[in-house]
Amino acid sequence: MNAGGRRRYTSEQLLFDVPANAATAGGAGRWTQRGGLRRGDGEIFVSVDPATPARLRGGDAAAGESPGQKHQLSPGLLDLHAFDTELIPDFQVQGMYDGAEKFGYANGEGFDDSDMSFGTDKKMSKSAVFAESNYLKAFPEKEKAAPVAKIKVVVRKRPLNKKEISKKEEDIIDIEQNSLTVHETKLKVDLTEYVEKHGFVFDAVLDEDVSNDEVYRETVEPVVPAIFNRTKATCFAYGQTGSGKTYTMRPLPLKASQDILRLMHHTYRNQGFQLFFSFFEIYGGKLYDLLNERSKLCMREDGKQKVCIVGLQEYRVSDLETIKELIERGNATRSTGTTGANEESSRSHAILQLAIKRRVDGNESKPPRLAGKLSFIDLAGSERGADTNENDKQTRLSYKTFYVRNIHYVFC
Ligand SMILES: Nc1ncnc2c1ncn2[C@@H]1O[C@H](COP(=O)(O)OP(=O)(O)OP(=O)(O)O)[C@@H](O)[C@H]1O
Repeated sequence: MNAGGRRRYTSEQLLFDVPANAATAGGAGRWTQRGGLRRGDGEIFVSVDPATPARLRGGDAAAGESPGQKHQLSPGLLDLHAFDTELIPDFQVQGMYDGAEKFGYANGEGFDDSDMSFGTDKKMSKSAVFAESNYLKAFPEKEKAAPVAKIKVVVRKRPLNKKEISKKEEDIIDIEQNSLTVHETKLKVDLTEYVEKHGFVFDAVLDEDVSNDEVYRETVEPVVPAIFNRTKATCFAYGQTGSGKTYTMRPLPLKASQDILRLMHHTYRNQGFQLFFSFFEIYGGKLYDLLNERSKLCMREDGKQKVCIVGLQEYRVSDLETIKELIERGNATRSTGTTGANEESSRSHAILQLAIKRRVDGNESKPPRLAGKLSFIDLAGSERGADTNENDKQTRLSYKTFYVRNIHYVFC
């Protein structure tokens, strides 16, 4: 880690070996405890398997890697390579505000999810609580044809919590537009203190006073229109236990659903789009359906190397109130525990999926085909040994990274 230098982690640099719109990265470099920081070495890495990180394609100069050096992602349970994922086009989103024929579904060119082994669709008919007029609210101009980056890395800083304030810990992170500076206190050999500054640049950096609405606008909102156009997008948060991942992720699916429903009922009205909802967790290496009494699921790979989640219940949804209920039900079922840094710590990885499907030629007898998908992943908290207490032992995950305690990353 270059003291005083700035490292930029942007969509440009994060074009690593993870399929479009699904990526993880995180970590922090060589922090020393001071205020909100923890002591320990660390590195920026990109990995879907936290225990076996792969570095950024951009290379780590400190580790003697060249920028072009390619890094392998180790296969893991959440190996997103295995998903058949379309790239979000860098160019203008095609088909937005165009007629249905532009999608090519009539010619059978749409996403084919026929080999995705989801469970039986369960219709949950509920009277819509949100008036049609709400859906018909015009979408902002910027959503009509906004170019969307393949990967966007956003950092959110949370305020110091009561415990940190009571211990008179200092806030050592300064934020300026899309960059942040960490002030690391070090000791010279004669034991006098000095401060080393570490600068980092991201696609966006959100300060502690930023609302969840603003987080949504910065991260998920721009990709919502693209999922109507053969795109699978993933948003997830990554960071140390207690850094605010769940706080950040929880409101996003409902906000996205609201926009999706609005698009379905307005822009794509009468075009046969349907919204499906599913929610499962990965806990201790096993999969559980959070909407079906935590029944055990199997993740399998089919002959085309596509990942199938066998037995996962998908619910067709058409109103926000139902989606809200499903989200609450899933969250309530999710495995939690207590860590030294967070009383209610997520102990599992939770994956919430909003799938857009469409009937081919309006044919009711054929199952609808996948048009696009938006996934939200709230990763389980990771902690240093020092953050682990007795309660953690059953549940803790073996992450080998170190973090600034009150910042985390959101990827979209
Ligand atoms: N931006 C924020 N503003 C105010 N409070 C926050 C913010 N972020 C997090 N918090 C609070 O900090 C605590 C820890 O947050 P949260 O549970 O989201 O962390 P986490 O990263 O998901 O932890 P874990 O990985 O252990 O599940 C919660 O009480 C939450 O309300």
